[in-house]
Amino acid sequence: MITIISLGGSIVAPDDIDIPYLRAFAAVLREFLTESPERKVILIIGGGGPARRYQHAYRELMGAGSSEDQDWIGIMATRLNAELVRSLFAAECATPVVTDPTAEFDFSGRVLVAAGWKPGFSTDFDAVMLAERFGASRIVNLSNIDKVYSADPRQDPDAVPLDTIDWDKFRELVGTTWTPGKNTPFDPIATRKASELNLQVIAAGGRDLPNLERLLRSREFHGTIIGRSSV
Ligand SMILES: Nc1ncnc2c1ncn2[C@@H]1O[C@H](COP(=O)(O)OP(=O)(O)O)[C@@H](O)[C@H]1O
Ligand SMILES: O=c1ccn([C@@H]2O[C@H](COP(=O)(O)OP(=O)(O)O)[C@@H](O)[C@H]2O)c(=O)[nH]1
Repeated sequence: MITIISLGGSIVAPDDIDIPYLRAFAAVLREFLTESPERKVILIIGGGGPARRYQHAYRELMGAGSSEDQDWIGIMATRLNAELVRSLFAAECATPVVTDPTAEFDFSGRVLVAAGWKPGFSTDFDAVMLAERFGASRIVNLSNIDKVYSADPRQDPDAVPLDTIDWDKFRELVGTTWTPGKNTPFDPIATRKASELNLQVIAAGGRDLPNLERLLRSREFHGTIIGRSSV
C-alpha cells in the first residue's frame, strides 16, 4: 500500500528550515512504516519560504519578468528542501530525489522523495502525477492550514472551515490559472487533473502530528476531504 504525502514547503521551511518538525515528522513516518512491511510512502516536497523569497528577489530585480524563470527558481527551492528530506530517510530510500514523475526510476525502498519538475504548476501537480503512476486514489496534502475554508482566511475574516468539498466547488475557490508561488490548499492545475482522475485529496495541517498519525491509519482526523468521499 502506497501513501502519497504532499508536504508543503510552508511546513518544511516556513521561513527557515523547521529542524525540530522534520525530526518529529520522520519519527512519525518511521513508526507508520514499521507497523507493516506492506507500507510505502511517497513524499513530495514544496519550496516554502526560500521559494517565495527568491521569487520575490527575482521580481524586484526584473519587474514582471518571466513566469517560467520564477517557476524554475521555485523548483530549485523544492529540490533543495527535498534533498534534505531524502537524507533524513537515507536508510529507507536509495533512489535519488525524483525531479520528473514520468521518468524511469526505481522504487524498491520504503520511501521515495520527489520535488518540483517543470514550470507551470506546483508540487501539488507532481503529487497527482505520482498518484496516477502508482495507482493511488488518495493524496494527503499537508500545509500550514488545518482545513480548506470557504475563502482564503488570510483575506476574508468571514471564511468558514469545510469538512468536505467536491472538485467543482473547489475549482471555483482556487480558479483555473497558475501564477508562480501561488498560495492555495491545492493548485489549479493539480486540481484539474485530480478532478479528472477522481482522486481524493485530504487537506490537513502538517504541524499537528497526532492528527497525522490518525489520518495515516484511517482513523478520525481534523481536515478537509476534497473530491470523492471514500477510496
Ligand atoms: N480557500 C482556502 N482555504 C484555505 N487556505 C487558503 C484558501 N485559499 C487560499 N488559501 C491559502 O493557502 C495557504 C496554503 O498554501 P501554501 O502557503 O502554498 O501552502 P504549502 O506551502 O503548504 O503548499 C494558506 O495559508 C491560505 O492562506
Ligand atoms: O513542478 C513544479 C513544482 C514547483 N514549481 C515552482 O516552485 C514553487 C514552489 O513549489 P510549491 O508551490 O509546490 O511549494 P509550496 O507551496 O509547498 O511552498 C511553485 O510556486 C512554482 O513556482 C514549478 O514551477 N513546477
